[in-house]
Amino acid sequence: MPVELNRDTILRAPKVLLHDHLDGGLRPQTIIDLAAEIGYDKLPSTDAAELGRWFAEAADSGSLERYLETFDHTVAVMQTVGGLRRVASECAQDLAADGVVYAEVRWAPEQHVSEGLTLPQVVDAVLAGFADGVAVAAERGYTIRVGALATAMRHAARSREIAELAVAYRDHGVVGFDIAGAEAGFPPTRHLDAFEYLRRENYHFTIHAGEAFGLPSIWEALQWCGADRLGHGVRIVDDIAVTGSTLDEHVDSARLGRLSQYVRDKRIPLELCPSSNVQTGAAPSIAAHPIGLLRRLHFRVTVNTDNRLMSDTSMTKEMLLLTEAFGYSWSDLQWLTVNAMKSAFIAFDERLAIINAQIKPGYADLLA
Ligand SMILES: O=c1[nH]cnc2c1ncn2[C@H]1C[C@H](O)[C@@H](CO)O1
Ligand SMILES: [Zn+2]
Repeated sequence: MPVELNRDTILRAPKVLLHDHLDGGLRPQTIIDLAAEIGYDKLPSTDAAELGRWFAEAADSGSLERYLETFDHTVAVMQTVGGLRRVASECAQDLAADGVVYAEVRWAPEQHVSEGLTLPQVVDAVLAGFADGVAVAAERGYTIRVGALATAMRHAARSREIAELAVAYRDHGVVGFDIAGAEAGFPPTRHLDAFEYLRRENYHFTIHAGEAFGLPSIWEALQWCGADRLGHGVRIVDDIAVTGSTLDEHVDSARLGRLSQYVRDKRIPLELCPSSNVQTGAAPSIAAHPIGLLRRLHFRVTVNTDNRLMSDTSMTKEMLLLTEAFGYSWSDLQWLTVNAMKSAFIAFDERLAIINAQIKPGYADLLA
């Protein structure tokens, strides 16, 4: 008999997270502590529970632009070596306690230099924090590996510099590159120079595309820029024609356009973030989230948190929501987890080792 699926048992299952923002996952109390240390007085509350609620409510706006405004506060308190290090350490600890065995955590180094840090100081502080958090988690009995993704902001003009920074740290824990920020009006091809450089370096990158803007953004990310994965990519459903009203009817009637066919054929990983998509209006609800259809059509779907603070979520919660909405079983959750691990930016043999040593045995216990 398989173990019953509930919050406690999902918490124990090994999980893989490819899309999580460091500046979107701070503990509310840490924001308050760091703000006091540096004299930042613009927080909407200095009570941790109230501040946590404020972030979730403010982010629940139906617009990506307004969702992103909440990051002003988290970025403001992440401007010192100590602050960055603490946030990164707690991130690794929190993910480990959530049952995550492998995580790629991203942040934009260029947003953390306003109080005088240099880009290498920012990266060193974050990597030291991850190492510290992994060690603390190990003392508590959790095994987690954390890789960093360096993000460049799409509205800014530092992507080539950040791409070079990421490559310079490739043997020190930065496993890939990303671009993020408001999507409409800032197409990925603005940063073609960075992506061409990364391809020449045999480096890995993902691009936030197909979240607030649709198919043209996904097409550019893949066919002009050469992204390995899509950050969100949820709007790929705009290229799938369906009839009927139930999920079964949609699956049976689905007709893929050329771009969605390409994404499926090439096994392009989709870093789907259900709760975040509902908050920004990219999906109407969890039950109506395109992940239901995309999973049934065998796209390479992965499940992610995006911003644990703003979305008041965790990997356990995202998986629980999906089991409730779509009746997912342990084998569905294992499939999603293995998909994510296969899509990671670390070396193939290292991905396989985590699948064989941690993911498969973990799910075997739950399925037994
Ligand atoms: O879902 C998102 N879409 C686009 N940009 C995002 C999303 N979540 C966070 N960001 C931005 C805000 C952060 O400051 C930045 C780097 O992590 O990335
Ligand atoms: Zn994101």
